[in-house]
Amino acid sequence: MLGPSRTTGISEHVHPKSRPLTRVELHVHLDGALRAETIWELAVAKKLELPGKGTFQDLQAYLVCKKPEDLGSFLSRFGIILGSVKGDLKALERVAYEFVEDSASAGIAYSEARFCPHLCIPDDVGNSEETKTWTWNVTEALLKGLIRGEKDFGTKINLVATVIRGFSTLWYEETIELAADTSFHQGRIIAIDIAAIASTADEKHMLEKEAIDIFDRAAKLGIRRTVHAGESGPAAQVEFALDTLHAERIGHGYRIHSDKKVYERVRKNQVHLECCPWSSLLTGSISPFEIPHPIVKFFEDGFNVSVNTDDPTVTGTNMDDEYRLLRKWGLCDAHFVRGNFNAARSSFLPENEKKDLIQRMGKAYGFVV
Ligand SMILES: O=c1[nH]cnc2c1ncn2[C@@H]1O[C@H](CO)[C@@H](O)[C@H]1O
Repeated sequence: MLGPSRTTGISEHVHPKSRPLTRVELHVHLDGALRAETIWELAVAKKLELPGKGTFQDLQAYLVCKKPEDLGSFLSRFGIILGSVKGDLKALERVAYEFVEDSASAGIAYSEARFCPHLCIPDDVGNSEETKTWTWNVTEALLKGLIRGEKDFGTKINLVATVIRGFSTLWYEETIELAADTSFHQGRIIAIDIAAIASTADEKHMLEKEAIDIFDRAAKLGIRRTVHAGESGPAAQVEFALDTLHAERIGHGYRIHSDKKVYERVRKNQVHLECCPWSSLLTGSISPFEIPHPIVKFFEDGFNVSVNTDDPTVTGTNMDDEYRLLRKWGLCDAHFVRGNFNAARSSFLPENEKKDLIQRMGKAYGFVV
């Protein structure tokens, strides 16, 4: 509550200097986590076409999804979001820096944030030489912001380079090359992923040969892999991700709840599920009338599962809101602590850094070890 309490007159407005960094987030899209204020400022400066009457309130109302839609329409907001930063290296550095600040104020110690390099380059970039230079440049700008943010706020963020279902082979290959260029990114691109844009929301695009080839190559090169599956598509897509795309973690995965065999396989093998409560409802992946929600079942049945925000700009939530929703569904602090340690041990950090992270989290929680 802001300001003095009406009943006691005692101020209830708390100003913690810094929040203990006890949380780990493995499924958040950096471009889905821009502040509405920043998008507004950038869009106005660039004279981009704005929704409604062009006011900040209209923009915010447009960006935040308020009731269940489908994945395609949920993702349609990314047009304006990305339009505000595309090809603008200063803006990309800025939003990465702000993302670290927001993560730190949500108590995040470590996060693996997704971005699609090719969605961050200008629309009119033509030949492949230019594309490549641009993708490296936009990545460098994001890394600058993340590293500066880490120094100021203490939260470490690595990147997951995401390819988009339905994109060209050339763009897939450039993403792998970028991820493999460790001397450039200094280990900061920690994995690859496959996600969607509004027009490729249907997971059947993962079956395309280009997508299969790129994950094959990643596995051979030792590049770590997480895959969006079982969100808009059925449980079979999760099996496909595990068997054919060599997925080590699954983004979302809720729909395994409708297939006993896949459900049991994921549980038994402790495949990490990166779950996003609000997003699961707003993308229409799970009906609000589905009780218990699969995420609750995952926690109850001993899955290796974590809690994530996915796209705070579009869901209008932060990690506290996600926990609030889960509490309404019957989960409690012990589940959230478990989720954070699940995320830490399932992160793609090198073993020594992972051990260090787990120890720091333990201390931040106040565990005596
Ligand atoms: O929930 C989701 N499912 C699939 N794709 C998504 C989701 N949220 C965001 N993106 C896509 O991932 C890209 C890189 O971050 C975003 O630009 C968006 O198109």
